Amino acid sequence: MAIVLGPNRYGKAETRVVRVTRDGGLHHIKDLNVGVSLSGDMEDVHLSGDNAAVLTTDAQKNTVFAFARKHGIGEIEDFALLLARHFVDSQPTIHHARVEIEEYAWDRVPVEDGPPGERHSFVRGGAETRTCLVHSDGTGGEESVVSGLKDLVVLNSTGSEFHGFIKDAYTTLAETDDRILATAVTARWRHRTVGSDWAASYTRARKGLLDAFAGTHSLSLQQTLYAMGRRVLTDGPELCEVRLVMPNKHHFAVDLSPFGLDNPNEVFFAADRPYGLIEGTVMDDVAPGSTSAWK
Ligand SMILES: O=c1[nH]c(=O)c2[nH]c(=O)[nH]c2[nH]1
Repeated sequence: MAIVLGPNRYGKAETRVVRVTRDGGLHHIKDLNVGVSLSGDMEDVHLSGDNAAVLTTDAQKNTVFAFARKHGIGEIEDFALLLARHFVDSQPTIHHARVEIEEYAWDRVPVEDGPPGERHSFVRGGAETRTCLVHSDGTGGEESVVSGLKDLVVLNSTGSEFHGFIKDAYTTLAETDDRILATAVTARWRHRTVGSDWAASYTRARKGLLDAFAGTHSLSLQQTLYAMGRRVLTDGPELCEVRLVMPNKHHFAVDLSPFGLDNPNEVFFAADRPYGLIEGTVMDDVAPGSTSAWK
């Protein structure tokens, strides 16, 4: 038996970059969390500590800031592709780059007074975060783009049932034909090519998730998950696979009978843990295979 170096990668995690673009007194901001992870000829650094092939994680972080200045930040998928291609194209020892970005939304504070044209106040927008994950073997090489969102918190106050499940010796859950269904959606969708209209695709996918969540009379969160993934794919021909992670944020009707009160599904205890965790993939059955896109 021999012991050998297995798969490895390294990089700078969670570079927080905020880019202000000034259009006179009208400012725009992009607020990102960027993770870079590189792989290539890294045997020597692991086996003997020879760092000759290593592009420092410090330089990777600096590149994120320098590119934000030089190129600006548009759609996060474009910024991720720009960085990923740069690392592979510029360094002969780096063969693969993985760039992951989270984007935090800021809305403008509506201003009623103050000088006209001056707009530089923001309030953190919707709780959800837009995400992307890019893999690149360099310009002209294999590439993949997965876009998505996380922490999209949604609730249906009716239109959800859950019954007909296994009743074993440990089952105590009562069947219900009317419950609250609530979840915090993490969704990621894989693009067929690296050439989608990222902004339009994101808007469509997010709308598809919300429409399907609201429009599905749910017999289980699993059924709702499938409906949501399916909607994203039917509305987004540029996409071929959707992965969803949806915690079941349980809401239990409180027993108010000790207080002489009924509770016709009006007062709930919102439990935070434990929670059911429902995960699933919805894909088109002729999708070009790519498990590496998700790594
Ligand atoms: O939609 C649900 N799916 C489950 O698998 C499950 N299990 C459970 O206890 N409650 C629920 N709800």
